[in-house]
Amino acid sequence: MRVLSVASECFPLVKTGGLADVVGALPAALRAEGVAVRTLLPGYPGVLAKVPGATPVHEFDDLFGGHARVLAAQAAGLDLLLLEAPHLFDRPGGPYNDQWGRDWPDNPQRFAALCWTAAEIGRGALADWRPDAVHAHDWQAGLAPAYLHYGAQPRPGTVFTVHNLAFQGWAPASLLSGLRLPPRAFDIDGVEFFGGIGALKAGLRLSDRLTTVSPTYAREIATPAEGQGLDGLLRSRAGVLSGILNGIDEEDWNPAHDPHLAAVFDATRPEGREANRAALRDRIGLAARPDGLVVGVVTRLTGQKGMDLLLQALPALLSHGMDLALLGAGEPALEQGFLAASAAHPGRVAVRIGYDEALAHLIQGGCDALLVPSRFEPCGLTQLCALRYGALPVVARVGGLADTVIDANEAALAAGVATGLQFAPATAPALETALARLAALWADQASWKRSQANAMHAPVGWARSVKRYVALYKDVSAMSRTNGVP
Ligand SMILES: Nc1ncnc2c1ncn2[C@@H]1O[C@H](COP(=O)(O)OP(=O)(O)O[C@H]2O[C@H](CO)[C@@H](O)[C@H](O)[C@H]2O)[C@@H](O)[C@H]1O
Repeated sequence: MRVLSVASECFPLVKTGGLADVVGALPAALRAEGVAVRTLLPGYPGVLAKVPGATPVHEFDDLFGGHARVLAAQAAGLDLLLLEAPHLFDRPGGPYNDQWGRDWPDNPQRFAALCWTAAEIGRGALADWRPDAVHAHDWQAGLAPAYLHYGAQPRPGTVFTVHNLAFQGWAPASLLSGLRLPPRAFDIDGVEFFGGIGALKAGLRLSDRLTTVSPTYAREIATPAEGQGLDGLLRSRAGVLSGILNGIDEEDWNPAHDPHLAAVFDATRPEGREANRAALRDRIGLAARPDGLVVGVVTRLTGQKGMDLLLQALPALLSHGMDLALLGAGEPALEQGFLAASAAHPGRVAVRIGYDEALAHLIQGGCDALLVPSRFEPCGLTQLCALRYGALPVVARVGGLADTVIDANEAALAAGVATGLQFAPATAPALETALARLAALWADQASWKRSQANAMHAPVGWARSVKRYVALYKDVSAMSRTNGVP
């Protein structure tokens, strides 16, 4: 089985969030099941610099306004195809925006070019490799199934995964022919979305199978409250939509040999966490308080992640004698809010603005509880890392957070199965109540230690999910061989 995975980011080459982690980790898990994945990414300068010696395997004279090549390379255990298109990708800034955070105005063309390339490869553009299935991730890859649907048949099967329904890749209708979409595509059963072109909508409407990254999120997005205008479409496609939980890379995230920790540990030797807590306090600027509980946060600072709720609940957190260690970057108002809180509570609230992989590991290994108060969360990866590292996750009961953390309620404690705390709704008062419950659990060290041990044994890898992807690939590749179109 050969699969072309198409995405705008992939760890460790380029990452702005959890999409990269999943796109980067899934191929290795699939390899063990006999699936050969090639990952098609934009050739951003930072990516090309990390893979010297890539070989050209395909060329376009004119790909949305300029010459382009597909380069093949192996790096970080991944079999890569990189779209080198200098007119679209050779520029400073991030994958989606310039140095000042403004979206690139030609993002529709940039990611359409990625999708067009995926469709060409899907139809056999490479001399020696043709995929049985194309797996497209998020809106940036959403037009790949559309180009395959409207183009020459036969075609490979298509799977589309939504990592976040909030990012929709909308473009004005005037771009239709410029994006090489046929007039008939501008239809409610095609790419049309609120009078324009919806790349996410296209992926959801025109792929053979749809997945999202947890069963609860799959149900939530089929409701008007959480469907972001796409719930009707998702309900109509309920028969082909499934929720498959993400995993984490259990090698990268292994407290038994994590080079970023001050002391390694595992479920049989959790004492190593003490040294990590002390190292974390020292590194991030919390006062040395051997008995104080440290609450950790590693996140993008956005409304999705409920970080404004944490700012509101901060007095309650401090009143329970807890300290906060936060690593994040994102919306300027939230960054400033946390920096102000840190200045107001030196030694109790420590804030690092920025992206820091090493510190993220130390927070997971050194904090006692990891807070994830998201308003919505398709899956969430940081709570999975926290479970593995024995930091009890305190999570809003939404999406994948609901599916991966067992709340320490009376029944779960009595049964000895709790792994963290859940709260609902995602509001500041409910978060304050959760923090009070956290303080009570901390005071009951026997229950705490039991829950921590459960957390460290909880399944967080890809084993439970990878077989479901394999089954989907088999379904869609059989479909493409027999009738060509869905
Ligand atoms: N400042 C920082 N420094 C270092 N590391 C940082 C960091 N901020 C975030 N990270 C890391 O980035 C990743 C974030 O992944 P998440 O799944 O938690 O959220 P995200 O919303 O980006 O992903 C979306 O896609 C993923 C993948 O499907 C879904 O799990 C999720 O619900 C969905 O919103 C984690 O690996 C985390 O450690």
